Amino acid sequence: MSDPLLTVRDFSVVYDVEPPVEAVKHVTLELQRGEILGLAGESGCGKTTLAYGVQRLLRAPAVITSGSVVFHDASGEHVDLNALDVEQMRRFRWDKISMVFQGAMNALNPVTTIGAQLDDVFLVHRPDMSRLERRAACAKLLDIVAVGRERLRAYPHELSGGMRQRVMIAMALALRPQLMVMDEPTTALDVLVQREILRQISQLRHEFGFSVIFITHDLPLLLEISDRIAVMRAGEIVELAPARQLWEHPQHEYTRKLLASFPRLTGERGVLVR
Ligand SMILES: Nc1ncnc2c1ncn2[C@@H]1O[C@H](COP(=O)(O)OP(=O)(O)OP(=O)(O)O)[C@@H](O)[C@H]1O
Repeated sequence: MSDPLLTVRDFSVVYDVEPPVEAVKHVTLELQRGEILGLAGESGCGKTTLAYGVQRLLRAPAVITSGSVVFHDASGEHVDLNALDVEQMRRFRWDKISMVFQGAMNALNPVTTIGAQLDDVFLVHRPDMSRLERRAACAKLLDIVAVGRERLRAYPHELSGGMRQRVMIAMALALRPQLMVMDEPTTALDVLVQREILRQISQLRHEFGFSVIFITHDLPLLLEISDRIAVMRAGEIVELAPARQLWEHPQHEYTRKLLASFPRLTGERGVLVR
């Protein structure tokens, strides 16, 4: 049954430079609640512009030239994101949508414990929580992402890259968003750690019911984690299909080309994490 979280219609973004770059062209898609949607396509095809654009995270020279983005809130309200002012959008983003950036683990403050950094998220966005409630919530978050509450007092340099990235995921989870946008979240990590983290993201979305937009160049990885995959080329979505269908019966010639460019895919397929 269809239960959309985000409806994107005829969405276009132009970088107003000379000559102008039509980075996203008339994209229409519906993201389902609890779904992991992979955005695939070669560098420069517009994945990041699309994912940032729907959250209105783009700055000049980017201009949204057409389209609408409607967020179907769990409360039953339908929010037209284009109609929100800057402050409303900022609050909305923190509460409902969170982001994990590539290399986010390096964004942790090196001189503050990870517990204190998690605590800050609640301090700023949930001012009504008591100190004890915040501490309990931070400990629970570290347990959820399998870093473990005993690391609350650890400094970032005392953790491995994979653990630091898990801490970033914990931060992104903190306010229980309905949508998580992940931009190459595991690219800097080795393959085994990557797999572990992906498996966990997949489990967590079942547990918490959030949707994920997952951006990466790594199509084999997307095939493992995504429910559906949107293949982008030159600003357009050329194919959008369930992961397995896309792999077994790619419809668009570009999808076939993209699949063929990953030798890993011609061998035995990795273990499905879904
Ligand atoms: N600030 C900018 N000014 C002008 N053009 C830009 C700007 N940012 C991005 N572009 C152009 O917009 C197009 C889409 O870029 P975008 O970063 O969205 O692609 P991408 O698929 O996410 O690429 P990558 O995987 O390399 O991050 C590209 O042609 C890029 O050169």
